[in-house]
Amino acid sequence: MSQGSMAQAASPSVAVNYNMDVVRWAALATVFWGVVGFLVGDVIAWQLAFPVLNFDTEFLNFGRLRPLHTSAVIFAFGGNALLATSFYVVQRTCRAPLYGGRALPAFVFWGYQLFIVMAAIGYVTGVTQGREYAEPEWFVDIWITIVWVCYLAMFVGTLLKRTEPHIYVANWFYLAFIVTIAMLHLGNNLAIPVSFMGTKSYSMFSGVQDALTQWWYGHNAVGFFLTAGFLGMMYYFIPKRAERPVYSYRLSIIHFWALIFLYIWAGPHHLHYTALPDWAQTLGMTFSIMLWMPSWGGMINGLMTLSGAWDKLRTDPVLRFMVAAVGFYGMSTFEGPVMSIKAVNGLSHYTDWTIGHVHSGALGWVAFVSFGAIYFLIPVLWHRERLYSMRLVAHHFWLGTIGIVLYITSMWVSGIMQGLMWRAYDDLGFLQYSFIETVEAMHPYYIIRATGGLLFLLGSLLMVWNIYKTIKGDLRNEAPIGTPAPVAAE
Ligand code: HEM
Ligand code: HEM
Ligand SMILES: [Cu+2]
Repeated sequence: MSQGSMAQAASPSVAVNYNMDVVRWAALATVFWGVVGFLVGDVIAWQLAFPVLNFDTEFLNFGRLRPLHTSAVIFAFGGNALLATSFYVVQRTCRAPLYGGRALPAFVFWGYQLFIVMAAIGYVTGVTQGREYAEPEWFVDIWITIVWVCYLAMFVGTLLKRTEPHIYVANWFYLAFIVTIAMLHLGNNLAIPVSFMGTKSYSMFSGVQDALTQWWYGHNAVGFFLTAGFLGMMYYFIPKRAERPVYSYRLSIIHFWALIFLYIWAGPHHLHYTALPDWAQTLGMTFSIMLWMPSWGGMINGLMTLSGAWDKLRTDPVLRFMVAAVGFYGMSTFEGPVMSIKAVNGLSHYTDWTIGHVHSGALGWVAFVSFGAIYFLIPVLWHRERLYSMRLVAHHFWLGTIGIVLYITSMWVSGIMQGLMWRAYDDLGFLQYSFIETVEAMHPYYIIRATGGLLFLLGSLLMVWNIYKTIKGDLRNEAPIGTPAPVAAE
């Protein structure tokens, strides 16, 4: 057994042969797909500002690159971050190697990458079923179902083999993520292929049932893919990095049950003022508002874990990433309930305000907490004393933060302006603005957003360099962060 492939347990009494290979692959895949996804995101951001960048070819136009972006960041970047951290956390907290020997975890990892590549090729060549966040056609859906069942078996198998009596709360969140995504995927993708050898299929639902199924899926993809799994990350990596126990374990359990129970009912807030029955819209709104509470319970639990360790934020930019992520989580889970109120949604829906909300969650929460976890994991996985450079992490943090701020503030302004212009009437009851005037008004904000995206992308390139050097074994010669400059003795 090579030293590189198996890490030893921290405890000297029990040596567990952890399977860290697959964690390493998934950590690298996270970084790789992250850069791809951010790059495509910034390309489509510039396309919205300068349509000439569509280059008049169907392969590179906004319509095809947009799902490429959303899938690359959610499923490829976010998905691999979830694979890497869940593979790691479940082993360490159960004190057991991954179930399924070497083969099953490797199949889950490579099978998942194949799914990503199949989906991406489909988008660029126009093979899509056109359901947002579930664009791949039926044959890709079947493949990912097989991979996902193996993932579930591997995760539950590891839990069952545990030598630790308790199942740590992070695993609850990961398990909820795996199980619920399976359920959503199966429900949302019920479709009938047009022919056996062809790629095209049609949904088994139609009309408003189809819309409701799609947003039951779409909303809970946010709740269970972009939230629950990443909360698992929060509950493991923040206490680890801060070297403090979770603020309240009891709160984490209330947080868990309240969150999963409430999330599943809130989907209709995506269908306000549609043909969906009014009572269902009101139900979605009510559950969304209630959802504010468990969300903030989780945020408070994450933040308060730093009690007595707040000073670490001054010297540890990795912890800064994690804590800022929890802050953005709190912000987007306040904004979401507000936007779910019908009167507010009447203004915000279809506008850039939604896009700003999405990215405060996506960039601020999902990406930042993943960056924190990856920076934590890389030196551990490659047995390095520390990262190549903490100063580069700090630069990444600030580039990312400024990028997010430019992104979301420009979208608030653009979105609210857009909404107000659409509903402005003149004295005679005519619309005051033509549609093209609203598009022209958004132009400057699109440039600001794309610039913010560029900063975010540049920050992630610093991460690539830092990780490359860390794995290579280099240590940058630099003064530690936060230490006061030496003062000459009087
Ligand atoms: C450099 C970073 C990024 C940039 C510049 C960027 C840019 C964009 C743009 C321009 C759109 C299309 C907006 C529109 O149709 O009006 C978009 C959509 C979207 N992006 Fe990003 N993005 C970035 C990172 C991310 C990340 C990390 C995630 C998720 C983890 C994400 C998730 C999404 C989602 C879910 C949508 C669809 C939103 C909706 O339909 O309401 N993005 N992004
Ligand atoms: C309490 C928590 C949350 C609530 C109640 C909530 C509510 C909402 C509402 C009302 C919309 C607008 C629907 C529309 O007008 O079309 C929306 C859109 C969206 N939210 Fe949230 N949100 C929450 C948290 C989050 C978080 C943390 C993320 C990301 C990690 C997120 C990602 C999204 C996405 C991707 C969309 C756009 C969907 C689309 O139209 O394509 N949300 N959310
Ligand atoms: Cu939603």
